[in-house]
Amino acid sequence: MAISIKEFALELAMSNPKEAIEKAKEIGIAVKNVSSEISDEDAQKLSEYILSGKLPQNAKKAQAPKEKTSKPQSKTSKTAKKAQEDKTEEKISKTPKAPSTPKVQKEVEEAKESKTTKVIKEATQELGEKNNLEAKRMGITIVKKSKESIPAPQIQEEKKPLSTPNIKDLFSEKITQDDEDEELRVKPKKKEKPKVQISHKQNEQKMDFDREFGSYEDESDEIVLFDLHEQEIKNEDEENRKKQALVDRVQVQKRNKWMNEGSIRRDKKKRKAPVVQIEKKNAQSAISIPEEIRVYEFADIAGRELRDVIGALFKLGVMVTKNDFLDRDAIEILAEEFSIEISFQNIVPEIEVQEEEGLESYERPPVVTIMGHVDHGKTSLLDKIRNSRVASGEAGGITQHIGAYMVEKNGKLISFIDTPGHEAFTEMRSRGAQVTDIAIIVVAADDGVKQQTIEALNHAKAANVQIIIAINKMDKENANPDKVKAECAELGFTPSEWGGEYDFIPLSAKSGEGIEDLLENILVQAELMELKATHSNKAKAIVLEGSLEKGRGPVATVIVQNGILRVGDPIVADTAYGRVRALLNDKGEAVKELYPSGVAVVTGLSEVPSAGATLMSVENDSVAREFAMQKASYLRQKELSKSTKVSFDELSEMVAKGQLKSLPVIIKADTQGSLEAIRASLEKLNNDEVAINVISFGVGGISESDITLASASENCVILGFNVRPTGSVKNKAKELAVEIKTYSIIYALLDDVKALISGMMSPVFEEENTGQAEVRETFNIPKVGTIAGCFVVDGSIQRGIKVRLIRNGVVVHNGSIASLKRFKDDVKEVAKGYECGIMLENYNDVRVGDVFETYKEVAKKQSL
Ligand SMILES: Nc1nc2c(ncn2[C@@H]2O[C@H](COP(=O)(O)OP(=O)(O)OP(=O)(O)O)[C@@H](O)[C@H]2O)c(=O)[nH]1
Repeated sequence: MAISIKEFALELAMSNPKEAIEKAKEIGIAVKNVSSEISDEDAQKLSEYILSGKLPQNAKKAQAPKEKTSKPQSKTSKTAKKAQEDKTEEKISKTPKAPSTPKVQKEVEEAKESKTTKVIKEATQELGEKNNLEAKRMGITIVKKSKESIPAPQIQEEKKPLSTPNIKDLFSEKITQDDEDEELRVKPKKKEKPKVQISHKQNEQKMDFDREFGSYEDESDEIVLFDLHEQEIKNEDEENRKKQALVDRVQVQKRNKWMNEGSIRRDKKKRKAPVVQIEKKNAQSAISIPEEIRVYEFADIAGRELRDVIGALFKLGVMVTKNDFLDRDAIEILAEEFSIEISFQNIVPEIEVQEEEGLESYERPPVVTIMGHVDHGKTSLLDKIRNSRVASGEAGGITQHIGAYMVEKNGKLISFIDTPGHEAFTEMRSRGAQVTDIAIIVVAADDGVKQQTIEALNHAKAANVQIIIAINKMDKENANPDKVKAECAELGFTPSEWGGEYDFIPLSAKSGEGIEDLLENILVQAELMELKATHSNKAKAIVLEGSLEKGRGPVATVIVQNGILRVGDPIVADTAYGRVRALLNDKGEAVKELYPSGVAVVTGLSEVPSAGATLMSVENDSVAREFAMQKASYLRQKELSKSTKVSFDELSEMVAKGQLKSLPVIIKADTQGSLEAIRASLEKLNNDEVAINVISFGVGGISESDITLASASENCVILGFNVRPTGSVKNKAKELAVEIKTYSIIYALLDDVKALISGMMSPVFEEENTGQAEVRETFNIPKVGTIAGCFVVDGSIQRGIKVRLIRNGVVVHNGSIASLKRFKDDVKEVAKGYECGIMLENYNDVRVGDVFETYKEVAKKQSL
């Protein structure tokens, strides 16, 4: 069989068949052109020569032009040597590293020539098994890129002739013929074997990435790499682009109006809202606040940072938390600190009942309060008015005292609040309950304006009520109304006859003179004031007094401010709620309804409301109960917050007291009465050494919050009177190691507390006599001192013990025993009836007849 050079070159994967011609000529095979055929034998020789670079022994060195062959020779020189070594030591088929080099080299050359940037070649065209294996190992060859890129068709052109023989076919027959020389056996097969079409599967097989790269190490100019780098870069770029696109999209979405309705906008709003608020509120220099306000509420209203408010108070020695309530002092301090003008709102914020609109207003009677200095005749005046007006018209006279009453004058009613003294008046006002329309300031004509007169005038003025000055005790000889007028005028309360705006009514509570004038004046003033109220079904009244009466339960004297209060109405006043069971007027009569400015005693409440509380009639019982519960929890919280508040002053006081020990207690009792009794008794137990600090108290069972509070205060004890902790509370107390003591007898409670604080008091050191010894003899030993020969007459004498030296019943020395001996032996103790030698410490004036009295100091606990 013969094979053409062209076919041979193809088989050998030689891109240029002319090279095969040259090679053939070099070994003496005569070939003219690519179509020239060579025998199998020659083909074998030629391929061996081309692949190994070794001339066959019988080959004649052809006269090849030097120029043409020099290059390939030099290029292959290195690999040729290697191939020789390989051949001698190993089978080429096993180590086809060397033969691969020329091929790759050529490809590189070609790639360079064609200025390709990247050439991917599949080593598919093989002459035999060896080359096939080589191709398998080569896989994809990526030549290091240059700047220019190879045109796509070129790659195809190069690829086209490269066909991959089927490995199976290549090995099927020849391998079995001779195991020793695979190389030789493969070649004949090549000729027989037609080119095998590249199959996808075969391609995959050749993509062998486990190839060895070591053989390329020393061929730096022929670097063959898997140039995946560009792809990676591309991927990274791609990823970055994608990421950027995503970011852009998110940004766009954020700006998107539609998206603003989503969570992004809420989030944004949340963050920005307080800033806007603060900026807006910072401008506020005057605020109106309720008297009961928490720290954070104040900060919010004042537009100040919470930390600034807490910090301002801290600097002034008051430690508060944000939930603590601020007292008036603290509020005033803060007002000054932040230069804010503060006005206090009327507060009864818990009960906000919508008033019916469009209701007609009706004239209502004036409500009068009488104030004045002590002994100027307030009570006498009130009594006189009541007696004269009520007794005169009613059989049976005054039935009862209910704290307020109504009198009739010229067919019109006047309500008097029978709580004389400005204290009650101010107490009401401090609770935001302004019930008074007219204040009568009583000034004794014989005494003139006094301290409480001035206070009363100021309070009345501050309350913006109409003021009438009653000059009382006009029946007295030394009555000097002008002096009263002059003194009042000096204070700015100028009488109307002097050009001022205040009416001065001279009268006598004793004789009754002038009282009619006063009543008439009240009516005139009321008319001028145009006092009106609606007759709404939702009444609003103010509690003037509250008490617990036998057989009637909690009762409250109320004065209606607006609306009509009727029997059966569901009502609520602070934490008290219920239904109006009965309305009793100042004459003791049961009435069915109470109009504005009307006064009556209300029964039916669940508990006694406090003075100044607002009593409201509401839609139904459940609303009433709900309001009461809300108020109760509010008060509980307030009390708790107040109790946890500690001021620096208090702390420094404790420090100043040095040895002072404090017993923090929480008192819980079943009733207000017992609670107050216990508190008062405990306060009396306070002394210089131990302070009982009631940190919290209240009516009702011991709660978990009581336990928490107690655990937060060192050594705190919870004292319960007629209350018992429930299971969970008990468990919590156990858990937090809080001591709960419960009692059903107040004295038992007090005794226990006494015992407790007795233990806390500094012990008292008392002397306890331990023995007596009479001096029978004395011995003066030079340089040692006087030794007294004694006889123990009582107890025993110990060495080192304290001793008094008594001479003729008088203590002449106080010291201690330095030496105690029995017959020259030092002993620790000598008992009664024995003799001993005693030497005192630093004292030698001991005489016969003196008595040693030994004693020791014993610490004893103090008790109250
Ligand atoms: N002569 C005379 N004595 C009067 C008159 N009004 C009151 N008194 C007497 O003055 C004293 C004090 O009268 P009160 O009515 O208790 O005076 P008050 O202002 O209510 O006194 P306090 O309740 O203590 O603040 C009593 O002894 C009265 O008898 C009066 O018009 N003339």
